[in-house]
Amino acid sequence: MEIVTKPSGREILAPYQRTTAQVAADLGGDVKAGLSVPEAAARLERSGPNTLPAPRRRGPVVRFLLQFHSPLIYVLLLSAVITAVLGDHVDAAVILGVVIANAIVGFAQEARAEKALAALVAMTQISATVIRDGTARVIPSTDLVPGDLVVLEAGGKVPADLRVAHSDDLQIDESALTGESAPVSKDPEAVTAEAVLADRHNMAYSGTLVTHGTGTAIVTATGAATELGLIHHLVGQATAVQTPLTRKIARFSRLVTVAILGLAALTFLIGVLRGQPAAEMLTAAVALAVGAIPEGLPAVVTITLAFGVARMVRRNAIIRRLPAVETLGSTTVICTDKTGTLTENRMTVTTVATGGHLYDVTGTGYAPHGRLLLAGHPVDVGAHPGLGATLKAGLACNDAHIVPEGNEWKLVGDPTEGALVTSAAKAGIDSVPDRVETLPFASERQYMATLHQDGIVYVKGSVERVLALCDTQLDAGGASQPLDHPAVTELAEALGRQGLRVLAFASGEPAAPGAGLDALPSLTLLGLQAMHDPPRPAAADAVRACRTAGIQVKMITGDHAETAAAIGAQIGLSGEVMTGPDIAACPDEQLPDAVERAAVFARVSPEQKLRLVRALQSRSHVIAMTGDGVNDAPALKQADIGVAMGQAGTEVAKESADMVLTDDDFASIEAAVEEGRGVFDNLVKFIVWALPANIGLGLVLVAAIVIGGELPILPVQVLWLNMTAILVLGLPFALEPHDDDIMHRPPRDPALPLITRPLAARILLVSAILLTGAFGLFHWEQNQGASLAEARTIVVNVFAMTLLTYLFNCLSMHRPMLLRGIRRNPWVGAGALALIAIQLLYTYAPFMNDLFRSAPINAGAWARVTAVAVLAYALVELAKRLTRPSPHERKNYQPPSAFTL
Ligand SMILES: Nc1ncnc2c1ncn2[C@@H]1O[C@H](COP(=O)(O)OP(=O)(O)OP(=O)(O)O)[C@@H](O)[C@H]1O
Repeated sequence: MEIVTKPSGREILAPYQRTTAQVAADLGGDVKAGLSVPEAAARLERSGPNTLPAPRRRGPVVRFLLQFHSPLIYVLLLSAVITAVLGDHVDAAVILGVVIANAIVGFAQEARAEKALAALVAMTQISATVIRDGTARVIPSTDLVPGDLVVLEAGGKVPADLRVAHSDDLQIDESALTGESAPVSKDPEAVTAEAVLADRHNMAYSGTLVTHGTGTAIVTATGAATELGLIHHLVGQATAVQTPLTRKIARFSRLVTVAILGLAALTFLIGVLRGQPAAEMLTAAVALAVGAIPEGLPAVVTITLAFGVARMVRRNAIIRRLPAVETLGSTTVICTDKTGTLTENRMTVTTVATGGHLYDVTGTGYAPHGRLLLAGHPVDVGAHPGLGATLKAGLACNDAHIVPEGNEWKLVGDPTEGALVTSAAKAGIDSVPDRVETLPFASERQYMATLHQDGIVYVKGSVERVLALCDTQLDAGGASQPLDHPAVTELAEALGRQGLRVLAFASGEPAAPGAGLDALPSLTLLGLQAMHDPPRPAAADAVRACRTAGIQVKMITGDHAETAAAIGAQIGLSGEVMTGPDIAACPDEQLPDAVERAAVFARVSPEQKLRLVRALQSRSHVIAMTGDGVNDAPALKQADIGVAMGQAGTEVAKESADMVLTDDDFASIEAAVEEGRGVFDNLVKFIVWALPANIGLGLVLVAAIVIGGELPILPVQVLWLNMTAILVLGLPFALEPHDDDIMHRPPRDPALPLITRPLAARILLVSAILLTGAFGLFHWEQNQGASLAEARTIVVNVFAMTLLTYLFNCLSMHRPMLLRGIRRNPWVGAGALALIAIQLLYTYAPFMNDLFRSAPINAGAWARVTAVAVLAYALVELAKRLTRPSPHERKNYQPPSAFTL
C-alpha cells in the first residue's frame, strides 16, 4: 500500500485512495475557490518551480575530454608519443598543439549547436488554467504548487500530478506514461490501494494529454515529485542530435575511418617487412590516417542542422523533431488550414441577411463602433424585428467578450463569436436573458445552442446544419413563414462567393417543458450574418513561392465551399473544390486522383484529414499538414511533417507535431521549407568541397608509399592543412546564404542519395587534379633542383590554393560563382584572404619553417601552384556546364539546378 507521510509523522493514504474533499483538506486547498494568491506564492517559494530537473549534463571538463575520444585522435596522440620518444620534440609538440586546438574548436561548436537546440525546449513551455481566490487565471505551468485547483480542458496537457475533483466526460491519453494510447475516462471516485497507475481513474498525471471533456483537479505533486519526474531520466535525452542523415553520415565516416586505419596499419607492416625504417613507415601511416579520414564530417552535419534549426526559429518555426529539418526540404504538398493560417482569424460581420433584406454593417475589428445600413441608409433596429432578433441570437449563443484596451478593443474568446458580439453592440444590443444551459460549438456538429431563462432556445451554426433544424423563417415584419430552403441556401452561397463566412441563427422554445437542449425543437430561422476574415498579407506571396518551388498548396477548412473557394482565389489557390461529403462518397482507389486535382477542401472533418494525407502519401508525396485541434492529432502524426499552431493550437496538436509555428502564419511554413532546403544544400556543398582534400591526400600518400621514395607531405603538414583550410575556408560555408534559386527548383527526392553521380564525379575529378598536381609537382620541382622542404611546401600550397579556388566552385552547385560569391558572403572573401596570408606565413616565416619543415619557394613555383588551382576551378566550371539539366530533364532533375521556372 502506498503511504504518504506527512511532516508530522502521521501516516495518510495516497491521494487516489481518499475522497476529493479529504485530498483538498490534506493539501490545504479548496475544491471551489482554490488557493489564495499569497498562499500560492508562499508555497512556490517552498516547493520550487513545477519543472523537471534539467537532464544531467556532462560537465565542461568531461565534454572537453570527450573531444579526444576518437580513433584518429588516438592515432595522433600515439604518434606524438612515439615522435617524442624518437627525439623529435618539435613535431611532437606541433601534433599535440593541433590535437588540442582541434578539441577546442569541436568543443565550442558542439556547445553552440547544443545551445540552439536547448533553446527549442524552453520555447515549448506550456501554461495552465488555475483557480485562485475563486477566479480562473492562466499562469505558466511552472508556477503551479501542490494544493492548486486546476481547470482541465480537451486539447490541454496535464501540467502536474492531479487528483480529479470534477469530471465532465474527462478523458486522458496516458500513453506518455503507460504506453496505452486509448484514452482513459476520469472521475473523482476514490480507488483502492491496489490500483496500479493505469487504473487510478481519479488521477491525472503530468505530461499526459486531455483528449476530451473538461474538469477540475487538485495538484498533488509538482516537478520532480510527479510520476513523470520519476521516469524523467528515461526521457531526459529526448533532444539527442540525431536524424537518419546524421546516422547515415556517422556510419559512413566510421566505415571510412576503419578502412583507412586498416590501410595505414597495412602500409606500416608491409613497409617494415620490406625492411624500410619503422620510424619512416610510421610517419607515412600517420600522415595517411590524418589526411584521408574525413574526421570533421559528422560534426559539420550536426552543426549545419543546428544552425538550420536556429534560423528556422528566427523565422517563426520551432522544430520539435530534428529529422523534420531534412524532410522539409523534400516537401511536395502543404495541406493547410484556412482560418488563422491563411487568414488572420480576425472576423468582422459585414452583412446581415434577414426578412428579405441585406443590411450592411460598417466598422472594423472588434470595436463596437459602426452602423447598420439598409441600401446605404442607417436603420433603427427597433423598426426591423428580424435584424434585432438575428443580432440578439448572435449575442445569446456566444461565449466571447470584447474589452476596451487603450484605443483598441480586444477579443476574449473565439473570433467568430467576437464578431457577433461586436455586430450586436453596433445595434445597441448588449445583454440577453441569463443562460441556463449550453450545447457548446464543436466542429463535427457545426452549431451551438443555448437555453435562456426566458425559455428561449437559440441556435447558431453553419447554414446547412441550422436550416436542417428549422421549418419556418422570419419575414420582414417579424412574422413566421414557411422556410424557403433553396432561397436561403442560394443567398448564403452568394455571400460565401464574396469570401465571407456565413452563420445562420435560429430560435424556438423547448420541445417539452424541462426538455433542455438534448432534444431540439423545430426552430424558426431568424437570419444570417456574414463575416469577413482578411487573408494574411504574406499568404498570397507564400503560396506563389511554393508553386514556383514545385510544392502544391491545398487548403483544408471546416468552412463552406463557396467561402473557401473565394478565399482560395484571393490568395492564388486555383484548382477543383472538394467537400467533406465528396470525400466521404469517394472510394479509396479513386481518392488519390481526386485529391491530387483539388486545391480546396471544404466542410472537412478532422477525421477526413487523415484520409487525405494517406491518399496523397499513396502517390509518394511528402506532406506537411497543419492542425490545431485534438482531432487533428492523428493526421498530424500521419503526415511527414505535422505542423501545429503555437498560438491557436492545443497542446495535443503540438505534442503530435514535428514543427510548431509561433505566429500561426502559413508564410512561416514556406520559410521553413526554404530553410530546410538550405540546410541540405549547405551540407551537400560542404561534403562535395571537403571530400576531395581527404581523397587527394590519401591518394598522394598511397602513391608515394607504392612508388617509394620520400613522402610528399609529412603528418604535421597534413595537420596544418586540416586546421587552416577547414577552419578558415570551412567556417564561411556555414554562414553561406541560400542559393537565389533555392525556391525555383523541384523538391528534393528523399530516395536520392546525398551525393548524386555528377557530384561524385566532380569529387573524383578534383581529387585526381590534386593527386596529379601535387604528386607531379613534388617530383618535377625536385628534378629542377628544388630541395625536399621546398617541394613539400609546394605540395601543401597546391592543396591550400586548390581548396580555395574549388570553394568558389562549390558556392553554387551549377552556376559560376567567383565574383557573386564574394559579394554575397563577405566571409568567403575574408576567409580567402586569410588563407592566402596564412599560407604566405607558412612558406616564408622562419618560425613556421622550423615548426612545419616548410621552406620559401620562388615565383615560378607559385605560378605553377596557381596554375593547378585555376585549372581545377576551370575544369569544375566546365563540368557544371556539361551536367546542367536540359529542359526536358528538369522535371525529374534532382539536386540544385540553375533553371528558373
Ligand atoms: N463558434 C461557432 N458557433 C457556431 N458555429 C460556428 C462557430 N464557429 C464556426 N462555426 C460554423 O462551423 C463551420 C466550421 O467551423 P470550423 O471551426 O470547423 O472551421 P474552422 O476550423 O474555423 O476553419 P479552418 O478549418 O479553416 O480552420 C463554420 O463554417 C461556421 O459555419
